[in-house]
Amino acid sequence: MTYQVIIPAAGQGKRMGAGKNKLLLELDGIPVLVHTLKVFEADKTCTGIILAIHPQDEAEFRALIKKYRLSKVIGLVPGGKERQDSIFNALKTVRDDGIILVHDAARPFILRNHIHRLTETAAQTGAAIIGVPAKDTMKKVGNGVVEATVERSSLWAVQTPQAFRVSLLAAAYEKAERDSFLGTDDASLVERLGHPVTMVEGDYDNIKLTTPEDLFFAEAILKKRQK
Ligand SMILES: Nc1ccn([C@@H]2O[C@H](COP(=O)(O)OP(=O)(O)OP(=O)(O)O)[C@@H](O)[C@H]2O)c(=O)n1
Ligand SMILES: C[C@](O)(CO)[C@H](O)COP(=O)(O)O
Repeated sequence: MTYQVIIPAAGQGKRMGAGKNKLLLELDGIPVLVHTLKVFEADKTCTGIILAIHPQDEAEFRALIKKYRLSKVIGLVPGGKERQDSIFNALKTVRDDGIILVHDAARPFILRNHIHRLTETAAQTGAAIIGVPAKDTMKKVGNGVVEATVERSSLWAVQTPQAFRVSLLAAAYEKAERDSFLGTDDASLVERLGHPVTMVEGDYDNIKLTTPEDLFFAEAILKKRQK
């Protein structure tokens, strides 16, 4: 199943605190952004990458695309204030009604076989996301006090990519804009249309580089994969 992918890369990396976009930090001598783009560049079923970027990063990102010969990057669009705004800007440039993936540039460890399971599922159901079952005991807390122990067996930690039929995701984004709804992932917008979203089990290595300690985990994952 072929697909296009939107990669939001227009964040500031405030929680990483690197003084620049965290996607320019290097893992094994290669910027995080390039690690992520290379996964899709190498995937024969990926037909195009649309990158949402912050204007201040444009020159550096364009230079990386050239240096690493990332020929599948077919569009660079300006990012917005929130992740959701960046993705909406990119989505507006997609013309055909095939399968579209949304994948955080800050998740460089996505595996190709998981992408394929996701796109196959989305082709059948319209919407599929990747995630992993919660490992810890989960509690609901209010004002620092435990209100309830939440049944863990039904809880999953959600990652990207998330895959959708283009027309479905476009309808979800348009409704979110009309309702001024801001979600923390793309599926939450589709859920608001009442469309079922299928969960595909991924793996715990597909971390998002968010805070400085994630860089240590990332080095460890890279080493494990190089063995
Ligand atoms: N306005 C924004 C905000 C985020 N992102 C992207 O969305 C992904 C997930 O966001 P997150 O990890 O929160 O990244 P940042 O926004 O950069 O981090 P922070 O919230 O710490 O500033 C990242 O690839 C980031 O570049 C984006 O394209 N546009
Ligand atoms: C979409 C996401 O990757 C799901 O885990 C994540 O929610 C995006 O960024 P956040 O700012 O850390 O919520």
